Amino acid sequence: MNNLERNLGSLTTTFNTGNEVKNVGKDIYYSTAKNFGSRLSIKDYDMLTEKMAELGIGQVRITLISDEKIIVQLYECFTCGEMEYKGEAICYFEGGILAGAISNICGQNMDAIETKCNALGDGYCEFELTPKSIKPQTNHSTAEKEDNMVNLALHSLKLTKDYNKVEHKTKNFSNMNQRLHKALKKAVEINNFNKTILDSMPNCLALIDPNGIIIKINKQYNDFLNIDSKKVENQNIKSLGWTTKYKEVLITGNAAIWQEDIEDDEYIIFESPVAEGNGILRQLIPTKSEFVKLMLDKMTFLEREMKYYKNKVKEKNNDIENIADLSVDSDCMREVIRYMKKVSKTDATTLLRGESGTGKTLFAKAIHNESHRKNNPFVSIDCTTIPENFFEAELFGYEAGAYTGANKNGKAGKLEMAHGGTVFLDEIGEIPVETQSKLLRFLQEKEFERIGGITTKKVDVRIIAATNQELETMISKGQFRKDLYYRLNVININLPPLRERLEEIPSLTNKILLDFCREVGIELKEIGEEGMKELIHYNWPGNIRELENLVKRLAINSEQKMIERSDIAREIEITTKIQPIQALEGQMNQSEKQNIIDALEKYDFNKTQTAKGLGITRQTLYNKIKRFGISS
Ligand SMILES: Nc1ncnc2c1ncn2[C@@H]1O[C@H](COP(=O)(O)OP(=O)(O)OP(=O)(O)O)[C@@H](O)[C@H]1O
Repeated sequence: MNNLERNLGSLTTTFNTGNEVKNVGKDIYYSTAKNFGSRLSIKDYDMLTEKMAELGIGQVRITLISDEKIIVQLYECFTCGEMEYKGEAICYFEGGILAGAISNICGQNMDAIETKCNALGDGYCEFELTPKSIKPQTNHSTAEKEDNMVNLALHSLKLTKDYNKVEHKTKNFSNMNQRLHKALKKAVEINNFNKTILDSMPNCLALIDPNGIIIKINKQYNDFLNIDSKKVENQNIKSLGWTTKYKEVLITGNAAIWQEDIEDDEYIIFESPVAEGNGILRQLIPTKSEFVKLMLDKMTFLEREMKYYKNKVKEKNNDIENIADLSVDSDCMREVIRYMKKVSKTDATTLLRGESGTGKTLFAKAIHNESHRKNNPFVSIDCTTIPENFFEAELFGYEAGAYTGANKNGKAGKLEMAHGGTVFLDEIGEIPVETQSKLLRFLQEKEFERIGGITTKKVDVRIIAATNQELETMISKGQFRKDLYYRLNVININLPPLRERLEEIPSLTNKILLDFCREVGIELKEIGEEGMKELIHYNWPGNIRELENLVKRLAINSEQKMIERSDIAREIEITTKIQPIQALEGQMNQSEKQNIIDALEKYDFNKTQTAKGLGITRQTLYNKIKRFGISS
């Protein structure tokens, strides 16, 4: 390795370490470059300018040539041209090259001092060259010989620098690439996440774009269709022959739901707008699914609620009977009416007892209408229609935020709604034991708190309760509170079954017939003495409600004005044929009761699991437990 090659090696190392000038002894660096400069065979200042530009060392401008000094400015300096402020002049390499080259031009040894530098924030470099006492050691012959090598070396340096620049840009580019890569990775992750969510949904799901193109289907849909999803994705939904309402959904912004039979099975199809109306989510749900079961449970609940409010509206619209309007035509009922009239003048809690259909609801309204409360509400609560968990809220109301799903403003209960009036608790035996305590406190103190509330409310309400159950038996089984029973039983009115007041049948029948024919707008029908005899011979297990139904059927079915005894006999026969069915129903009830007991034992009396095992809701299970008097 000759000297030149060694020098080249040291320079290359310098540049390969990223212009870290401080890593090289400044003097060595300067003198090496001066050696180079002297070997460039530069003869005059024009050639100097040309060569420096050609080699990429910088654009030279000579600003002063005098005997004492030469001042050279260097723009786009190789070392510091793209450097930011460093606080010191660092272009020893350029200074050295210039010193070597200008020493040759002047024929005397010159040295360069850098007076301005980009690294000092000057915007260009400036070198002051002054003669040195010792003559430079030049060996022109060697220099000329190695001239090409020097040029080549400097070209290599330039290339190295250019390469570094490109590499820098490439680095930037690769950083950008990395960022892009990361973003893509994230997008893939999000996509996978969305896919996982879609796939983990129990229903068949498809995403459809506003042009009806299926963008994606989830695994369930894929399995359901049993074909490769690629055959469906990117296809127009209609071209696949699927019924869809996506256009309608997009236009209205409302979800569409309908039922469809697909290969002998029933499905619910639910299409709803997603992504601010930029797409549609289509769901295919088998009607036998758990989801639909839950919906149906909810619907049953809503139906009950609807029935309750319908009854309320009906109550409001009906001409409410006064005691005087009641049709009674028996000594026992006349006695009841006399007592009721007295009772209606008081605020005493009243318990109406009697078989189903004996007129308990009708009499409760009559008591209210006869009382000083008649211009205030009569609020009727059919305790058989209220789900167990809702009783307390229904009666006493709840405050805002009392429980999840509750009205956010809270809600007044029926007791508050009935302030000044009467609350009729039909089938009081159905009230859950926990609610019984709160009702008892209300009966004793006339005050209560809403669920989640701290303010005690006082309302002026009269309670009339009714039951066809043996409350005494329920008490002995721990299903009904004894103290509540005594509180309710302040006044006890017993409505005898129709079979114990058969003498009332003619007047009741005529009233029902007259009212019904008028109501439905048909010719007024009559039942003669013979017909009445037929009615009196029957024992009426369904009481007045059964009589009412039978009379209405006769009025519709009978073609003549006079309803014949034979017509009645036939109708009763049909009714009595139902009796064995009722007996059978009893047997069925017995086996159902046994089933429930077995299931409860199997699931260790865990209601949730028992209900699941039986395929019924917890509420239904609770109702059945109560109905069959199963102790659990
Ligand atoms: N004295 C009466 N005169 C006319 N209709 C009556 C009389 N008593 C009862 N009814 C009618 O019989 C039907 C059943 O009456 P109501 O609903 O009051 O019985 P209930 O004992 O409350 O029955 P349930 O225990 O099943 O609720 C009603 O349509 C009612 O109008």
